[in-house]
Amino acid sequence: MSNHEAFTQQSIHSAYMHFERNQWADLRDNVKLTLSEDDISQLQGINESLSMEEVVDIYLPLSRLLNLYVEARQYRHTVRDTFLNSHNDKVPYIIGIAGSVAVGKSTSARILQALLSRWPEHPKVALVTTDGFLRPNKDLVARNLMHKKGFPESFDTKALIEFVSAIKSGQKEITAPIYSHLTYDIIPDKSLQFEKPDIVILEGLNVLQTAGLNDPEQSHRVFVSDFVDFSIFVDADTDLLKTWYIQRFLKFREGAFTDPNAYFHSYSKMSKREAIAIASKIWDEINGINLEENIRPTRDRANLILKKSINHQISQVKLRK
Ligand SMILES: Nc1ncnc2c1ncn2[C@@H]1O[C@H](COP(=O)(O)OP(=O)(O)O)[C@@H](O)[C@H]1O
Ligand SMILES: CC(C)(COP(=O)(O)O)[C@@H](O)C(=O)NCCC(=O)O
Repeated sequence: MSNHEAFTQQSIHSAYMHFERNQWADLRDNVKLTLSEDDISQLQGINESLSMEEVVDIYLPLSRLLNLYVEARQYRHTVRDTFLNSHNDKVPYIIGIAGSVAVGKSTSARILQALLSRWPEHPKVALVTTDGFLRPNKDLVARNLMHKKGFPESFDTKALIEFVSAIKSGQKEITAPIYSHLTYDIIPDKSLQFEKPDIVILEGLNVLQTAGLNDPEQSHRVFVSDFVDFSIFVDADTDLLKTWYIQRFLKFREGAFTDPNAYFHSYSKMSKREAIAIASKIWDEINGINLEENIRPTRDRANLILKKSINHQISQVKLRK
């Protein structure tokens, strides 16, 4: 069945076009879409478990689609400038990536950063994670929110909105705070800086959220997503997400064995079985609840949904019509 036939057979009532993995992979029909040895080693450096088949089948077509969207946006600006008879600097195109804790947002974001920066039309691709806008642990403690890290109220959403708004207003030098999974806190006295990127990839749990409206401090009339040009939600079934969370927890724990400053150092002193029990409890009491209450409800606002199955393989792609 051709891709065109596949679309026309789909429900006209759905807001999305659905692609099975092989249908999506077929959309990579462009000569530019090959990987050099350098690309492969760069991508393998992102994540040793990442398969190149995944990059070729899923992320290359996705980078082609995003390139077309960015070009279309750049063209629209040229049209506006022609009308105004003026020249205005390009503002960065913002791609948002949302999804559960441990679904692979930051891995997907880094793959897209590597692939999108190969296109001559937009070589400067910056990557920002919204974790940097979590309140520092001392503020979370003061607000009794340490058990709510990742929930809407644990972020300084006002600062995040000001940040994306500054990017879109064409501000030249941009800075953002940085979160460390190693210290489990915002890194003091350090910030991410970038200058006039062509694309900003903004990755985080809360990219599509309009929540937090019950909290007067968080009641905004504008949302982060108002500044996002194209949004992607990475999804997977909850049992897989829990497994990936526990696996990542064990990886952080292994990395912390020799580093007494690592937040996970105390977990390295207990048995693997105890560590699994703790990770499972953190998932059930924090991240799993956050997923159901605040993250998955934002899925259907995304322009594109990537559904993962076992081993992080993307099995289905949905693109908003
Ligand atoms: N495409 C992938 N292939 C293999 N492993 C992956 C892939 N994406 C993520 N992972 C693994 O899943 C875990 C969570 O990924 P991560 O990118 O840290 O998620 P998030 O940023 O959504 O919390 C990590 O252990 C990471 O190595
Ligand atoms: C920092 C986070 C909120 C965001 O996670 P990410 O999606 O970036 O992996 C999360 O990793 C987290 O620390 N959640 C709180 C509970 C816990 O896992 O310790």
